Amino acid sequence: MHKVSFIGGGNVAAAIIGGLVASGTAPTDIEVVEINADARDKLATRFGVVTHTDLSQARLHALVVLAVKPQTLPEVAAALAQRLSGQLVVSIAAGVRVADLARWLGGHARIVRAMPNTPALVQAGITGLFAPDAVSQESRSQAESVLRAVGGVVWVDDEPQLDAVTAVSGSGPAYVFYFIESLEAAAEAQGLAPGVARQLALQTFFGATKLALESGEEPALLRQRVTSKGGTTERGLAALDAAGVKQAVGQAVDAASRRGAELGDELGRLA
Ligand SMILES: NC(=O)C1=CN([C@@H]2O[C@H](COP(=O)(O)OP(=O)(O)OC[C@H]3O[C@@H](n4cnc5c(N)ncnc54)[C@H](O)[C@@H]3O)[C@@H](O)[C@H]2O)C=CC1
Ligand SMILES: O=C(O)[C@@H]1CCC=N1
Repeated sequence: MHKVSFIGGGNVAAAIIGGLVASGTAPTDIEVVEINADARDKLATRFGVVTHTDLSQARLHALVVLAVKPQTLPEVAAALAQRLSGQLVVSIAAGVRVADLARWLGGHARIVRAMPNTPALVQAGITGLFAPDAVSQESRSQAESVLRAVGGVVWVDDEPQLDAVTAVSGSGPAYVFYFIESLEAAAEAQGLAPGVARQLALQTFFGATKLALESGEEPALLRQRVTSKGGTTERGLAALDAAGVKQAVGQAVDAASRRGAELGDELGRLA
């Protein structure tokens, strides 16, 4: 496994670092530049990685992961540009396009964009990856191996598809938690005790997903098997249809995807 430098040690960086350490990367082969003292201390205590308060202190390993918020990236990239000497740069920032990042990095060409998600924390993530044609197969494999430490990976051929990935699986855990919260609230509204409601909601999402993954069967077929003619599920699904839940999911993904493109446009206008 490669030595990796992280710029930004928040939520997602911590998840990836956890996966790397769990899959055998030596903590001392990972350095993190993090301006927040609490976040820095947590990473050092939890994983034993090397931490720095400032980019100027970093060694910069062969692979550098940019894990700051998109709005912070122009400033961080400008500082990093002074220090780069051929490293592979992997950006996980939503929306930020390779061409803009390359410009902020002073014309750096070895860039891969990645869109992971927070289930990476429990090594059950899924990451979308994109690299421009000029990026070598070796660099792609290096980037992929880092993200593989925390779950599955998919590659997309066109950069705009990464906005769709962001909207589906990057933001997706939030939609799933929203559905879990809704099912739990509905269970409580039926008079079930809060602890029981939580257990039923969580295990139902987990069990249904595990069943779909392990059986490899069409989700529509699995749904039909739950739906007895004239039974309870049929009524429940009809209520979901009447409420337009399918359309609402489409609208959520569309809105999130458009926000990704918009973020790219907004930040791309910066010098
Ligand atoms: N939260 C999520 O589910 C996902 C987030 N992303 C992307 O990952 C990136 C990070 O997101 P989160 O981890 O959620 O954010 P976060 O806010 O938890 O982490 C960002 C970290 O960067 C640090 N930071 C800010 N300025 C810095 C600087 N100049 N030098 C070093 N560190 C600095 C902050 O103190 C913070 O700890 C974002 O660009 C986001 O678009 C991608 C996929 C999923
Ligand atoms: O909400 C966001 O912008 C980030 C990107 C995907 C998940 N969280």
